[in-house]
Amino acid sequence: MARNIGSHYTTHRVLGRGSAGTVWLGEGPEGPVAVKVLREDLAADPDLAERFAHERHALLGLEHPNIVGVRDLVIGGPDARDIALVMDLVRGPDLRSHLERERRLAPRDAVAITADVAGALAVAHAAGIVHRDVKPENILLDTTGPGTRALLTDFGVAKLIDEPRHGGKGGVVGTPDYVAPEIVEGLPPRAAVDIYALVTVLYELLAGFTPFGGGHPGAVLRRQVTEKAAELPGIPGELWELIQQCLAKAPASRLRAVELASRLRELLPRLDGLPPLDIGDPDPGDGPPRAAAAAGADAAGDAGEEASGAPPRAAVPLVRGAAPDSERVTHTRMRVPDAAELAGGAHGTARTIRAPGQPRAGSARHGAAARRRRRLAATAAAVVGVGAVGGWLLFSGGGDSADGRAPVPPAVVVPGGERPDEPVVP
Ligand SMILES: Nc1ncnc2c1ncn2[C@@H]1O[C@H](COP(=O)(O)OP(=O)(O)OP(=O)(O)O)[C@@H](O)[C@H]1O
Repeated sequence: MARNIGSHYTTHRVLGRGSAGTVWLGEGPEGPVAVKVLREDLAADPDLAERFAHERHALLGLEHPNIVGVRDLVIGGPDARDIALVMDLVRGPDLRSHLERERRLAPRDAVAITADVAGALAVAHAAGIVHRDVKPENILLDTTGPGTRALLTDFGVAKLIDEPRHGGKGGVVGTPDYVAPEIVEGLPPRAAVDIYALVTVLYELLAGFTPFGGGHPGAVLRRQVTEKAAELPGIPGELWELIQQCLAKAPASRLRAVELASRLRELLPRLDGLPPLDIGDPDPGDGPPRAAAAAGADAAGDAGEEASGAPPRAAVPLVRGAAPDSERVTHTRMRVPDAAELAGGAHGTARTIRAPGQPRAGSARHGAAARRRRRLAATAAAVVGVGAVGGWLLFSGGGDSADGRAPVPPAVVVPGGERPDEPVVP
């Protein structure tokens, strides 16, 4: 049933749901639009409406062919409780769905998508905006033109919503597989966190799994800080060098977005015709074919879940009561671990890669059958390691910082004085 949003827009049917609300196909004065209507319980928070209004300029100001433009912000509605973002309608799937269908992308396609998003980040960073939640779910693919165009969406929205719920106190906010190590260590998020997340996405597009994912979110965060990404068999040397540089633990060692975009574009012609990397397929019956990593990491993670009584890998909603479309871990909020906590436990649990011809080890992220097998295979050492991580996790709904550290606030425009490509979040 059609519904009015403000006086200019009508929504018709649901395009999808995220943790913060529902995205509708809508109609505005200039044609079709996508309308993200925030969940009622979020919109009921008067502070939130104020913060959205305050960030209106930043939300509406970004214009780039690889950014999903926010056209309008509607606060009000019939019962004065709607908050809706009116966006450009993107005709095509999000990158997560595309990857789930394809398993792995050919290097050229993966690099072209990443270059598009790096171009979007270059513009945002130059405007002093850090995205802070770059992941396949937030990259939409416009498939209507001659080639696929990737567009980055959701600038700063998750952080605007998440911050106040916790009274301004915070910790790690983000999606564990893509969270840069400096965030886990409690440093303020600068532009380099987006580079880290984006190149994690690139790795995932090539491999079918993220470099440090698998198992309990706490184990994933620990690997972000302590582990080195495993080289992908058959990856062109120049591409691997670039990935390594952008996954550097030290943010200053990573490329800036504008450099990353141009280096990736330079690589494109040399990747023409290369097939997806031959890294192996999941065992039959593993559920959606996504990845083929060796069992080590997941066995460790799942064993830790079981032994520590921690929740299994599943959606960790941004806010209580969220009902996203998928069961992927999305937003997680947790206390920043202290140095001693980071130093101990789960080393050596990062995925090892199965080279072509080696026996299959199981799917990285999906499939109850595979999870059960990995649990049986888990080692006692992994139980101890990952179990230690669970202690410092605090999930949504109760995430105030236990150690009283400074909050991790939302992305905002920097008033000036910083390097243009390295905005800070004050
Ligand atoms: N501008 C848009 N045009 C077309 N479809 C969109 C647009 N924005 C979002 N969608 C679709 O709506 C769905 C939900 O998007 P939303 O941004 O709410 O959630 P998400 O990013 O998948 O998850 P989360 O918010 O939990 O991180 C996605 O499947 C996406 O493909």
